[in-house]
Amino acid sequence: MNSSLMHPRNPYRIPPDFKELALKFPEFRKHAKQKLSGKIEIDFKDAAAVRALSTVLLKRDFNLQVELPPDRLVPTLPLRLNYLLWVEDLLLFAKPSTEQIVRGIDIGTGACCIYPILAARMKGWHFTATEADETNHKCSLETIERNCLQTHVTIIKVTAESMLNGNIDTTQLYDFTMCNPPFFDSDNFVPKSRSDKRPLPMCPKSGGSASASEIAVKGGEVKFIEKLIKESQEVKSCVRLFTTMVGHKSSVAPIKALLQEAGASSWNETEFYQGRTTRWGLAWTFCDNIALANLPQIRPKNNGKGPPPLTYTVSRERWTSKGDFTVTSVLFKTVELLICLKMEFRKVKDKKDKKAVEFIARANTWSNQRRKLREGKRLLEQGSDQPQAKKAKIDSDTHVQQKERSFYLKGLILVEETGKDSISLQLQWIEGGLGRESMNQILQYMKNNLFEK
Ligand SMILES: C[S@@+](CC[C@H](N)C(=O)[O-])C[C@H]1O[C@@H](n2cnc3c(N)ncnc32)[C@H](O)[C@@H]1O
Repeated sequence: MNSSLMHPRNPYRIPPDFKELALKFPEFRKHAKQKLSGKIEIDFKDAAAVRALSTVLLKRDFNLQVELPPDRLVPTLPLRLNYLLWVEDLLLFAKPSTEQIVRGIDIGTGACCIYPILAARMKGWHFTATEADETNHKCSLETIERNCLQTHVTIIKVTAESMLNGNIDTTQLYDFTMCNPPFFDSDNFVPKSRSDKRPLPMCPKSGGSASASEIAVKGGEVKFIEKLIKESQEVKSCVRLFTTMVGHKSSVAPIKALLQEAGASSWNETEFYQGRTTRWGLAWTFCDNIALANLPQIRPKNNGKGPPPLTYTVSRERWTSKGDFTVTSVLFKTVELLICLKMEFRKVKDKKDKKAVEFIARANTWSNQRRKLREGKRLLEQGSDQPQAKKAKIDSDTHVQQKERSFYLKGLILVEETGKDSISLQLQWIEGGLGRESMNQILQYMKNNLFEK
């Protein structure tokens, strides 16, 4: 799974640690299996396991309580976030409307109105969400109540024949619409199994438990989106941007032709990568002052691989005076140094010979770092007799996402045993700051201080 191709702000670029989830959540533990290598995995073809994963991640990372019905599509979070973050990029590019509140429309919101709840929690956006399926409508209403999001999200029951027309308040100005349409053509789609263990054919990545009407429609996604484009023309005066996800690459060209025909003033396309699944995103507008074609592609550079990490090798010989030569002690010292720089942490890997933490800097604290280091050390030493490193709360439960809106730099530190007498320290840039240059500065700071008492 190549998670580095995800949107740069997608928190699941660093995959969740299944062992940690299994230890913390019994409802997830029952689906976790240990491989011979010791690695904890789940069966992604088992809808119940995928459902448990989405549910616990929503709880742990977004403080969202969700109950997904067994016979409905399971929303996987990496893809949903890739789409939402792209919409956010579009809004930044298109400049916000004069209104203070961001207002979106989600067409076909599904069983837990996944886009509205994530966007309301993460960004404070307001949503009108439509749903044609009775069960999904009811479950989405319950989700909103359970999470007290009534001020931000309104769910409305609509007919499967309508897209926008008649469903939205046309006296209101909306910033965008979203839609994850049924991808398949119902004429060529015969669901064979609805059991949790035997996923539907042709749709293994849906988590396998979707109802036919959620994922298939007459004429397939191109027909569905054609209707959406037609109706977008009719409400163009009250919506600035229209967007949709597309499930098949072959649908992108015919849909773009339809946009041209409909007189859209500009449009843009992107790809959403998550694991082994690729989806596409299309955005269009009828506003002449938004040139979507000029939107820069916000994708990880270097074919998604990002810049290579910076590596520094710590030798047993140099470490002698510092006690145990273990991955744990090198990581603790590293974290202690980063605490002096007022960084925040999230543990992402925790094996005996390999440990990693993601760090977030809210500001550039490493320029003039010699002076700051002295101050930081003094602060750390005040009022506690615990070893400094133990105070480093490498807390995997930190709701990093909730604070994510204002950060200066994000990176990853990987500490790994590379031989009997060597441990490597790798610094990977994720986002922000001066890119690799910031990582260079931080590594230099570590080299200067790692061996100090
Ligand atoms: C592929 S599912 C997407 C669900 C959810 N948005 C997600 O991403 O997980 C499509 C949803 O659209 C609903 N739907 C189909 N036609 C619709 C229409 N015309 N208006 C509103 N909802 C519709 C289906 O019932 C289904 O819940």
